[in-house]
Amino acid sequence: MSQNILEVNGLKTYYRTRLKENVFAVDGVDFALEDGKTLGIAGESGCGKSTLALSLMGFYFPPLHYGSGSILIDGTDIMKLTKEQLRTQVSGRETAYIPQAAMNALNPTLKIIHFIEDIMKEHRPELSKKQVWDMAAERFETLNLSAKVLQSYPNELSGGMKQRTVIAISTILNPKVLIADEPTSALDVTSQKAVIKLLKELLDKKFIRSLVFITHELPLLYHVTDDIVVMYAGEIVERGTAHQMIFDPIHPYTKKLMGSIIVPEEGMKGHKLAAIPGAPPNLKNVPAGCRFADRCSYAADECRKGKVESRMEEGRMYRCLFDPQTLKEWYASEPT
Ligand SMILES: Nc1ncnc2c1ncn2[C@@H]1O[C@H](COP(=O)(O)OP(=O)(O)OP(=O)(O)O)[C@@H](O)[C@H]1O
Repeated sequence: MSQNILEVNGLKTYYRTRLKENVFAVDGVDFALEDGKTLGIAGESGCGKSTLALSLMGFYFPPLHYGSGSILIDGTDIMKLTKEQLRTQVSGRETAYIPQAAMNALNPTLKIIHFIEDIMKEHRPELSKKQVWDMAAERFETLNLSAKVLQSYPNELSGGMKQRTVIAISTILNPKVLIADEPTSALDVTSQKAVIKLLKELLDKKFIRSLVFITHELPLLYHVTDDIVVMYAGEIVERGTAHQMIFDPIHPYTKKLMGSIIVPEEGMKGHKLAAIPGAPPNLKNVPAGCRFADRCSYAADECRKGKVESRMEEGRMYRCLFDPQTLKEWYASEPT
């Protein structure tokens, strides 16, 4: 049996606002990622994807707070480590995190090699400047990013090249898990493809072992990840293989998310552009029952009565009171 490289159990994290209100952005999340596999996390804006990504790194700075639950990286619960252990032993080595818009956060006054030197000073202090350069040049060439990039300033690079550079820098220590938050958003289609190709190369060349790819565009994940979880209002509402989630969704929210495709993809003809009416609930005060009920065409009174627990169906997890067969019959009877 393959071992889980990442395992998250009952994770709850929240923001404490200046008005002393709590925003329950990650509210009891469980999932596992097998060694060598890739996982997509999809959902609309505000569903808690970025907070989950940040939480997985184990760093909590106000206003974000840890509530409860465990995060196991290759069997070690990182929530039991000190901040110093997280910084020196986990961050960059075990897990690497590329936040949204990371490419715009590079200090424009520093050459690219400087960012790699900084990482090596912390993690490989025994290496000389020349050794760091050689190592970085070899890595960049292997990834089809010219070594010349190392001598460039961030603003001399195109958006797509900057993003690929950020990914190459973040993975220089060969982390076990790379967590990339919207790594292709704000890029043109050609640059998006180049970023996805780079991520696949990192996996193929074993520079990373597993990938967590976060996006609000569910269909994009079909080309990138083995499995997908869909988040809604701080919870995972469905989990399955990429193929199941995209072509055979169970949860009405996953179904709606597929109907809100922006760019029709090959093999997915027939889906129309349609925003999901309404908005996710306020995470300061989530509804007692199904969090999607107010936007769900199939919601019944019982959906609003109490917490909807997750259920399993042939290895797939979903969080809905209705059984998959009934839901699929309803979907089939809807006009396309
Ligand atoms: N610093 C903060 N303080 C208080 N609430 C926050 C803070 N950052 C995010 N939130 C809230 O936490 C919830 C989850 O936000 P999060 O950014 O994780 O969602 P998301 O799915 O990643 O959306 P997006 O793709 O737009 O970033 C939202 O209700 C958001 O308003």
